[in-house]
Amino acid sequence: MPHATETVIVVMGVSGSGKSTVATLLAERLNVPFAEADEFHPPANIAKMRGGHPLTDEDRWPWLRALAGWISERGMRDGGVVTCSALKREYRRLLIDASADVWFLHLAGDRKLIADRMRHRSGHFMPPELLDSQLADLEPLQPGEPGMVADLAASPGQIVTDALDALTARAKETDQ
Ligand SMILES: Nc1ncnc2c1ncn2[C@@H]1O[C@H](COP(=O)(O)OP(=O)(O)OP(=O)(O)O)[C@@H](O)[C@H]1O
Ligand SMILES: O=C(O)[C@H](O)[C@@H](O)[C@H](O)[C@H](O)CO
Repeated sequence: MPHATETVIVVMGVSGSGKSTVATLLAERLNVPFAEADEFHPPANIAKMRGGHPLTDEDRWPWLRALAGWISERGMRDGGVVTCSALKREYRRLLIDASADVWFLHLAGDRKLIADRMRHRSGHFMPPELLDSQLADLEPLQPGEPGMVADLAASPGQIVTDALDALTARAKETDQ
């Protein structure tokens, strides 16, 4: 009988912070399913961002609810890893409420490094010009929220190792 206690990890941060890169590796290491938040956006949201316009709360709520559905489903199975900008605390609240054990990995760091990475990647719809609007909306993960903050300047392998260490330490704490 499935029970809603499996950990679902949300790799969060602004556009270009490395969510897809880190989350893919983390899901591989944990051998759990992976989902990409951009695949949950309605086409109108993607078109809006591609056109250089930031999303509003109203644009984001239906997308966040769709992601919450995935989190809920995975929590009842064997967990999972999902990317999501999850920029605001109220967005994260919705995702936390989707399942019993939701844990955030916030990729945070230097604006210039993120901008450089966005400029040098190819084939992505998100214009680097939207980075400042993402940073303006960002409410960083707070100590009272479940998860950890990682410096996005580190290698993806190092970030994943640190996240796995934190998850192991946390599992030991809850076992005691
Ligand atoms: N830790 C890292 N070290 C070096 N390069 C990285 C790292 N993480 C990501 N990158 C590179 O930076 C770029 C942005 O990464 P990625 O696409 O994973 O970010 P993202 O947060 O998923 O972006 P978006 O939300 O816009 O889809 C990519 O070209 C990726 O290869
Ligand atoms: O909340 C948002 O504004 C969006 O989800 C963006 O963060 C993008 O979709 C993504 O980062 C680009 O890939």
